[in-house]
Amino acid sequence: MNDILIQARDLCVSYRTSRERIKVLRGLSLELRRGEAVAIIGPSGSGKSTLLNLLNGLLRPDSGQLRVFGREAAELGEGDWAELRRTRIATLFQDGNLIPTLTVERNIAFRAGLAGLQQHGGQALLEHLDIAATAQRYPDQLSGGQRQRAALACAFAMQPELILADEPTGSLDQATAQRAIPLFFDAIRERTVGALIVTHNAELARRCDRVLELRQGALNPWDSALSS
Ligand SMILES: Nc1ncnc2c1ncn2[C@@H]1O[C@H](COP(=O)(O)OP(=O)(O)OP(=O)(O)O)[C@@H](O)[C@H]1O
Repeated sequence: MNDILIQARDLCVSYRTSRERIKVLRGLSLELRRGEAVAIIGPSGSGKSTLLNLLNGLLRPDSGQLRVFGREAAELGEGDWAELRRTRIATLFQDGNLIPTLTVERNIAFRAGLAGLQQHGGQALLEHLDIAATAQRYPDQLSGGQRQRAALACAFAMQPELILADEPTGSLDQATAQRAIPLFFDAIRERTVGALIVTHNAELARRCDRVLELRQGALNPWDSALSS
């Protein structure tokens, strides 16, 4: 089993508009191993979502080298990326990614089913996240925080190897975040999942193995002393 989930070297990514070329990532390097959680912080517009989309196969780099699960990303086609997102990579976006026409319970079963799992422990996950009462509701019948927890349950139910999360506790109050955060780390330690977590939540960042700051298109170890 390959222990290195992500290996990125000198990645450059830019967006083109009709007027300009916006260089967002400028020589970004990163390594993420199984069982490791890395927090990414950085100012608004620094490229955090761009980085997640790149690692998720939704964007292609202009240059640089990216290996995911030991495979050269340049050699992966759309179908390969779709397969990875179905079975090995869970992405948690701020607004959740629930299917609006399915209840919470069915969202979980669907997500696990895509990954080829019949047993997903969805009910236990909902109980752990304190939203068991929402199992039969549709996403638009949930509060923002409940939706975010349901999305977390879906992500864990697929038993991913890599979690890419964008502010996974952003809609949660402090008490609920306190319950959800250990779930992340249980999953990471027990199932040797690697996680890259964009967050401003100090508690979440503190529990990660490393905190990296995205600034001027590159990642550097975060020096809390410099920021205070
Ligand atoms: N599709 C696009 N076309 C052109 N520019 C884009 C596009 N998407 C993002 N950008 C620009 O790229 C830069 C990085 O955006 P990105 O969303 O990755 O930042 P971010 O760090 O996630 O920001 P935030 O913390 O505000 O969510 C920004 O300057 C943004 O305006």
